[in-house]
Amino acid sequence: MIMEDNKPKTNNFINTFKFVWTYWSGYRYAIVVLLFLLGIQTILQVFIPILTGKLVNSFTNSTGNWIIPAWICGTLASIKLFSYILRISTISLWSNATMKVTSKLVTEAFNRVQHLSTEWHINNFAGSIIRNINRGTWGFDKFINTLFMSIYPSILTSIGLLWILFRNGFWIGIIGFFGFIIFFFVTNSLSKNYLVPSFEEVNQVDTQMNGILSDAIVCNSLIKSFATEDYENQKFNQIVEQWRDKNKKVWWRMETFLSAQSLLFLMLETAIISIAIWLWYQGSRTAGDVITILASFQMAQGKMQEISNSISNLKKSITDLQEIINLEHINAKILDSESAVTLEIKLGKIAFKGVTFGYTKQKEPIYKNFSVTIKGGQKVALVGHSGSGKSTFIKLLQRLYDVQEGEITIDDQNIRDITQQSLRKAIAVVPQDPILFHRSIAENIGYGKPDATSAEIEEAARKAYAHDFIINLPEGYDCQVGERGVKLSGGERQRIAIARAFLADCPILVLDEATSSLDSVSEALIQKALDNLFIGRTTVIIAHRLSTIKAVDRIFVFSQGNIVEEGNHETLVSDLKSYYYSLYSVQSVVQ
Ligand SMILES: Nc1ncnc2c1ncn2[C@@H]1O[C@H](COP(=O)(O)OP(=O)(O)OP(=O)(O)O)[C@@H](O)[C@H]1O
Repeated sequence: MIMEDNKPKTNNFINTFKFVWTYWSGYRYAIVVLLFLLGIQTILQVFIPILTGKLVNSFTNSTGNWIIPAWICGTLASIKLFSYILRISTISLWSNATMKVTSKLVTEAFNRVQHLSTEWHINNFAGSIIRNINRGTWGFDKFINTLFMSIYPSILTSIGLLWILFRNGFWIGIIGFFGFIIFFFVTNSLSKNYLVPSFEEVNQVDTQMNGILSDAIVCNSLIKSFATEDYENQKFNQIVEQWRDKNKKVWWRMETFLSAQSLLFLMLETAIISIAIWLWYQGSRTAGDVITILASFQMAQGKMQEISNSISNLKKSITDLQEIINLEHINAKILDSESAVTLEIKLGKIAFKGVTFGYTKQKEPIYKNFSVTIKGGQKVALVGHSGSGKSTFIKLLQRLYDVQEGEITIDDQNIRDITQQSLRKAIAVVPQDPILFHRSIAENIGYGKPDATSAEIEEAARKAYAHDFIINLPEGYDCQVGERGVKLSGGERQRIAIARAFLADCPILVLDEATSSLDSVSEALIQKALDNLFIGRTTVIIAHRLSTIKAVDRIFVFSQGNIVEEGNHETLVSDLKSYYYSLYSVQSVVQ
């Protein structure tokens, strides 16, 4: 069953917290210890303005007595030192847990992306996917750090400081309290309605920009061959301009936001200082009390600023996390049924029974009520003009897409009822343009059999006539092949893929123009090796060059998703009116 649900979900704080908590819930104890340590630091901090006020009073009240000021200074220094030690312990505990949790997030996102459908991968830029995962990882880190390491201690400290303000005068406390409430309200609503939309716009353009960037880098050889560097630069510049404009908007909005905050603080500060000075003038407060009020307010102002910045960071991290959370909701997966079992192959018989299939957004299905049976061990070829549905046949057989009607069976087992892993492990595919990992040649050949020994890898390479070219490479089997195998020629890549298929030793073999990049001498040699490989396996060959399939048992001629002709080479070519004959004669003339 393929389920597509790509509607982006809007992420608010609750959704994001729930998501983040699924990763953090295993670290409850670490969080409790962290909150406790931060609590102690906070309480210690609240004493600083009180002690500062007492210090001033000790200077003004007792002349010549140095013991009290020295005690207060010593206590202040000890508080700061102890807070510092606590902070170091907290950070080391926290960073340890954060790294573990973040690694889990990245690993799971990677795993999820790998299991999303072929269709989803086709419809998304690789660069954009990578960017979204990276951004989500930063957002994840930022979200939890902001919440626990910044907002929590700042709120605790602010409460403590408000308490000091109240102790020093009811009206001072009231102004501080309501001032901070107004400050939060304004900050939050500005942040939500003014900053966040611009963060989202930047992220959207940023994702697009990375998609275009990676597309251009991957297709660099194409750009070079058409000398279209300027065109690509222009295209990229357009998106960079959008990105710049959006970032400028964010910068401008941030500035306005900060200015609004500063203005509010200025008004609050003026009110509180005025009351404090008035109380001192009335003689109801000492100079030390005024200093305590001012220091508490200054400190509280710093904390408020921190909370407000943290709220913006929190909103930004919620935006950054959006795509990685959405990844969880995208059900673009072909799922194993709950009762799926391992495929058991005895003969390797393949049957398409009344299959109807069309790609998403295709007006007409390619296959309509399509049926065909390939006997176990048979060697068949699919031919037909481009776009007639040959590769789709293979994709359906591998269950990269689910059929809309009908069923596909292997040895009478519906492929929907067996595990995808066992299905795909039973089919070795040698594609026309094999994809290799940027790893060593040995690793690439051994990919089909992870526990293969060096001797087995070499034997497979020999069978695929790849050994000779491999040992001539600078590092032989250890040679790195470059991204997607770019350091090898097309023919060399094909031979590596054939060696991989030899090693995988699957009961079903699919060759998609697997020798098209080889010269005729290599092709003739490999053909012999392939003939050995075919023995005892059901083999499906997609071929454009009909000369390569003369020896197959059956040939299916495809046209618009239908098999319009069927037979072996001799019978098909003997019918002078057949489509196959026309294809064959055109190719014979050309050759
Ligand atoms: N992922 C896809 N999404 C939408 N349409 C697709 C997709 N893949 C293939 N098609 C369309 O389906 C039709 C059959 O494609 P298919 O690749 O099976 O043809 P083919 O016979 O293998 O062609 P060729 O010989 O050129 O490889 C084509 O019209 C193609 O454009």
